[in-house]
Amino acid sequence: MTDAIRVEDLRKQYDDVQALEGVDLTVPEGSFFGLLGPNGAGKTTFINILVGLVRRSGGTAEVFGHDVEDDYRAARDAIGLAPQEFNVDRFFPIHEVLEHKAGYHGIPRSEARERADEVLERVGILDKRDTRFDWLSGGMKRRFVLARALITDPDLLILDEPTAGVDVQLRHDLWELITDLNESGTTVLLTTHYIEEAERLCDEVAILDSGSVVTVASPEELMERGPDTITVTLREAPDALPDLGLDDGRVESVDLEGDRLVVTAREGGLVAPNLVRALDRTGNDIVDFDVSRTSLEEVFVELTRQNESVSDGADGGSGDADEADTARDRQAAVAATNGTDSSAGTDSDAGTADGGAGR
Ligand SMILES: Nc1ncnc2c1ncn2[C@@H]1O[C@H](COP(=O)(O)OP(=O)(O)OP(=O)(O)O)[C@@H](O)[C@H]1O
Repeated sequence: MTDAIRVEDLRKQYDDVQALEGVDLTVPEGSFFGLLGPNGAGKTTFINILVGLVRRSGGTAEVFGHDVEDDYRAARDAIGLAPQEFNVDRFFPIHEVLEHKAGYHGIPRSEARERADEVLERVGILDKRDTRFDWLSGGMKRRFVLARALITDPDLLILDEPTAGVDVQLRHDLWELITDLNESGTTVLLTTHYIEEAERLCDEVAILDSGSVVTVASPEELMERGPDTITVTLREAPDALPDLGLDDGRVESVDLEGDRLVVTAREGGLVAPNLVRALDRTGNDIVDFDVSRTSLEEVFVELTRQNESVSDGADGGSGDADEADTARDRQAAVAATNGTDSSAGTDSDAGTADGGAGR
């Protein structure tokens, strides 16, 4: 089976900012893959290299076996991108925006019209087909960019923070829709700052920090790496910490706070029975007992904490120049996602929609 994404030693340097520092990553076909990382970690740069908006400085990047620069057209045709920022032609009815996009990918006009209605129905805004993008509500705009990503029936759907700023109901609707797509075979690459979203949806996540992959694992495996917290409430507060004899290598700390005993341990569920026996042996009656698992969020914070200062430095490094370059890349993104030529007046790193990655 061909991998949906295969990236080796991928590097990207923007002037003095090293946005990607040799990333190796494989996303298997059919998976629901999360790309997590703090602000400035390099997630959008990674995505923009895949879709041809940013030119890599080194390494290789392939989508379904097609090099994203040398075989740009085939790679891009396999991808549906729902970008973080709205970059839509505001003045046309939304069905026309979709038909235009389909036409750009070589879909004949009559089929494009049918597909436009199909995807609008799928995301639940078919009744808005003749409305301008500007006149949609915020939630409808999110639905629309997903419809636009789906118009080419992509094998790889890339969602850059698809649920940023949407209400709970819409978030659940989008989750359902994306899960259905994945179950019917579409590979999904999702970036999100909602860790709960990754935990719920993804079968594997990569944590990116300061341009490097810190780890790749399932959310379950990641949570198993963090310690659990066992909190026991005792009938009477002991004068001192009882000698529990918990010399188990999994126990990390034992603290007594009045009548509450707090134990942190890896695999807390396995340590718990020993703890109960030890408390019984030392004559301490238990009135309440709770084992709580480390959340994925805590593991994420722990894994990315070490690099905090580095990533702050990279982010703030070149100040206004970065802002200007990012604005130019975003302008290129507007053009490329709309299917228009973006080569004029854009960052030299930004690729053109139909000409492949910029040279
Ligand atoms: N066009 C550009 N010119 C110069 N520097 C850039 C450009 N685009 C991104 N950067 C820098 O590259 C680094 C990675 O940025 P990127 O946008 O890829 O991160 P991110 O993980 O997507 O962040 P966020 O979660 O905030 O969207 C940052 O330090 C950023 O300032």
